Amino acid sequence: MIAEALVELQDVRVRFPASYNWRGKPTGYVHALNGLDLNIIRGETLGIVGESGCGKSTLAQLLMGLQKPSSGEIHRARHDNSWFGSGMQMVFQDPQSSLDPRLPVWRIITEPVYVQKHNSSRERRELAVTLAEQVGIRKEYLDRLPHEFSGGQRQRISIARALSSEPDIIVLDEPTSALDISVQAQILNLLVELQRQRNLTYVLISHNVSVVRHMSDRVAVMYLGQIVELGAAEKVLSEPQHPYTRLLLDSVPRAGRALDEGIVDKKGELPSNRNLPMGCYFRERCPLAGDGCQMPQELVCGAGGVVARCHRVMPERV
Ligand SMILES: Nc1ncnc2c1ncn2[C@@H]1O[C@H](COP(=O)(O)OP(=O)(O)OP(=O)(O)O)[C@@H](O)[C@H]1O
Repeated sequence: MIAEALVELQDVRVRFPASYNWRGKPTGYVHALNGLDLNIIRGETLGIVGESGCGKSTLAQLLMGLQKPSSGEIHRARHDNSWFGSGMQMVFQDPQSSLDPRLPVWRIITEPVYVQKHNSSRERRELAVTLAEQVGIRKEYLDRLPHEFSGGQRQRISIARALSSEPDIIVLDEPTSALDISVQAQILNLLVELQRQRNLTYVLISHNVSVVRHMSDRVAVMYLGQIVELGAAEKVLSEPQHPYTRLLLDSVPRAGRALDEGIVDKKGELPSNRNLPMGCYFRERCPLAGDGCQMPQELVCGAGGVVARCHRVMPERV
């Protein structure tokens, strides 16, 4: 395992039963992740992009310990695969539905740490006050219920809750897409500032190129449950190596537009993940498809240390 890697995934596959015979035995599967190799490095923000259905949420659940791999290996710096011991927390897209509406905010913020340590109410309150200050929620508001806050404030509460158990990694699942444009930047800046202060590690799932560019150190591009390109964010987003990444970025005519909005118009739907394509998974939609694409593709290291799953990538000379 690489020294500073907090999590390392090796050839991880996840499939879900999709049809059953009369005895209740699965006869077909949805192949959500299909051989994922990935490590997450302490202190980085790793952006995950790809079309709807490519497996981003399944990857998030796997990291959180909420989903088991069907095959492959996950190595963690913390040797506990349960969700509360895995050193992971998550900030969800919609703070409205991810906060318990019946609990006062101080209880919500300290819930993860209470589950782990069963600390007293006084200790929980003290921790809630500290965390609320760090995310910009006034301590006088800690007895209020979630519906008494605005969307941006609720997302601040979600972030405080994620911080409470001092996780190794926080998975940010579209953390600003449900918020007004005016507060999106404030939440992103808060996340950046907290990361700087606490050396946090983020896995950022987003359809928004500007958000990914603003936040990420590395970007992983997913297609049909595989990583097709991975490398430094500025390289992947400005000089993409894989034809799929190029198509994704080309279909974003202006900043702020969702990454995959245009690609379906141009190239049709993602192929079915019930019957995975032979050879390169992207072949049917690839403008450069030709000889050599009938074979399954390996990740090749190209310019600037970016790896891409395409035989056309020119290997980097050392
Ligand atoms: N519990 C499940 N049972 C059956 N199929 C599932 C399950 N969870 C996910 N899938 C399927 O696995 C594939 C990957 O889904 P996933 O939610 O990980 O994609 P995604 O990239 O997060 O999509 P989105 O951006 O729309 O959230 C999809 O085809 C989805 O229908």
